[in-house]
Amino acid sequence: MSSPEIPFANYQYEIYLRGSMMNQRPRRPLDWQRLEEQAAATLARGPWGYIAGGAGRGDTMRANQAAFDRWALSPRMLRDVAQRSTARTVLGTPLPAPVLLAPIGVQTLAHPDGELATARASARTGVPLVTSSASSFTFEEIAEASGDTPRWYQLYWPKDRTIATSFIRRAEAAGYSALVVTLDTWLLGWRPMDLDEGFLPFLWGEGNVNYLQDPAFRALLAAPPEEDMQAAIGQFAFQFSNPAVTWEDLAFLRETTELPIVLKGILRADDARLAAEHGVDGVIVSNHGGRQVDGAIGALAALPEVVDAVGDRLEVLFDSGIRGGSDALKALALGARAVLLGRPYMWGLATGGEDGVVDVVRSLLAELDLAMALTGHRTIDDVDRSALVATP
Ligand SMILES: Cc1cc2nc3c(=O)[nH]c(=O)nc-3n(C[C@H](O)[C@H](O)[C@H](O)COP(=O)(O)O)c2cc1C
Ligand SMILES: O=C(O)C(=O)c1ccccc1
Repeated sequence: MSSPEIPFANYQYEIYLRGSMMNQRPRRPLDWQRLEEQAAATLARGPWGYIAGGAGRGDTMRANQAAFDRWALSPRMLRDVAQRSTARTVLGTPLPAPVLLAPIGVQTLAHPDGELATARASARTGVPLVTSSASSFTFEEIAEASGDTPRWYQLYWPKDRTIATSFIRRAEAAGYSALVVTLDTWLLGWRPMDLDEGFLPFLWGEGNVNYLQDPAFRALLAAPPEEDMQAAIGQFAFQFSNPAVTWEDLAFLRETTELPIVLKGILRADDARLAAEHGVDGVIVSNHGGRQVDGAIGALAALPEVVDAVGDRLEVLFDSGIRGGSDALKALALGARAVLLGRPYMWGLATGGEDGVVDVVRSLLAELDLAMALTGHRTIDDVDRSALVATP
């Protein structure tokens, strides 16, 4: 088990103590709504719209929030919660809490230190990050910065299999311990905020570094990127995604790596069963934070049926809409093995770099510990659907 620099239980008392004894207030709002407002004020229009924005009219983003409102926690009393633990093993990796940082590309949009800051925050908190294929630093550099904390790698499956294999080998060599394959973003969703700004951050400059120095990618180019950048970028844009992939192609990944494989973007029981039949180790119930299909089901609304269909065969993780400890607890109560935090840590990054991400992560873990305790649970494994009631 990685040991976090800072224990998160009693975090709130540390904050009160510092405030009352030393007159030191937190440097940034701990309320995520206000943190988001501060990030909005910090970031330029293009990056803000890209990170905050959703697809279409934003219906799916709203559905993600509404899905949490349909469940309420139903606290139990007098259950001795003096000794507690939020620890849980996820895909064979012991973690301080069932929480990871969701793969988010091109993080230099939020802060110049980008993924390196996030990775250092991961090292300090023991909460793993999932490094995106479209990272603004190479996944080797990010691995290095994340220290001893476990880390996972997210693959945007390229067209050319030699590049896919090269990425997977690089991830294995850099110590990534699971392969997350994103299924919902072969094509970018219709994102009006980005379209209004003409903002596509990952073509020139950001998000392509993993390609430009990859030996398998370079072998496909007539001239190296240093000599013909335009052609290299064209090839990157062509290679980046492969919308023709089907379930049959998963055999290639299964044969290519021993790492646990997690499919990200599952929203239905039948797809979850197909995932199980194709020998993957986990799925992430997710609608990509409402950035892909507007009008799609709120992610939490899809979680119970996926857990019922495959929960005994593989690990079901969850993201899209987690905005605090109670949200995490609700998803865990519905059977998620772990949850991934998305946009909120980008608000920490935008407003405070590495420290900002640490603050957001510590807050989430502290709030989760409290929500667990105050609803009458000593461990995450004690939490099940009996912790919830449907709201009228
Ligand atoms: C700015 C941004 C970039 C993202 N980039 C990736 C990515 O590179 N790969 C990926 O699988 N998901 C990506 N996602 C989706 C997240 O992993 C996650 O599914 C989503 O943020 C969850 O929704 P939430 O942030 O509203 O909780 C991105 C999300 C955002 C906001
Ligand atoms: O913007 C996104 O949601 C995303 O997943 C992505 C896609 C391509 C490059 C970087 C991030």
